[in-house]
Amino acid sequence: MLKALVTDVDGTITDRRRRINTAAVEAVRTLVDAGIAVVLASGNTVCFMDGLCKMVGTDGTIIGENGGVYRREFSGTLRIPGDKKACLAAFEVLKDYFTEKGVELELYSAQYRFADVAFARNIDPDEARAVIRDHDLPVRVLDTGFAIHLQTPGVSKGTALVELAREMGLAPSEMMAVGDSENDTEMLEAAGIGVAVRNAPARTRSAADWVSEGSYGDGFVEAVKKYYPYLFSR
Ligand SMILES: O=C(O)COP(=O)(O)O
Ligand SMILES: [Mg+2]
Repeated sequence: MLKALVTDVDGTITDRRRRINTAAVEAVRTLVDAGIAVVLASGNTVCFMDGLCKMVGTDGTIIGENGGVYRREFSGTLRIPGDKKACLAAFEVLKDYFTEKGVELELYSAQYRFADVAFARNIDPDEARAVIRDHDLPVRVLDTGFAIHLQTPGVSKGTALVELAREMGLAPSEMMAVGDSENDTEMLEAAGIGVAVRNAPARTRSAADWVSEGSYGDGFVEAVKKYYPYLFSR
């Protein structure tokens, strides 16, 4: 029995331009009204997620910054397993490397982040990975399709899902997770049911138990209807 749904945000309940899919919002509200816990899990910041939870209508349980932070409900304690210092130090190394090549890295919402570092996708993430490897830095590089992130190894949406499940008194096997990108792979593996929307890259799709026919928000709605059919049988 699936008692909770953990969903990625960008690329999963949005379109490719990051505009929210209104049918996905309706599907989330149907779950919430039926007493299914809905967790929004994203690379985004806590403040972004808080606004989104309010407007979508969830209880504020979030995984943010790719698992670098998580919190149960709006009033819960913010847990921060990520290591912002190490991510920022690695970012400085990358910045120097790419500046040397005439490319400026553009940080995203750095002042609102507790754990990871996010920046614009104007570089090849594999080149960034090679620099990180050469300097033996304790971070990993994640390309979400919307931003590049630096994250602490061993910290992911998957590890946060497991921790949150414990706080919520649930087993990860009672959770379904939906995502679209490489930053979702671990949570699709950790959850009882992992779903990838069609637009996900091959590695993420192969981590999933099921892949939707439709892409983006349409794929999300399909998944919710497939796994909670009794809520949508009219
Ligand atoms: O913050 C990003 O880069 C992408 O966010 P997401 O994890 O909600 O897709
Ligand atoms: Mg995404």
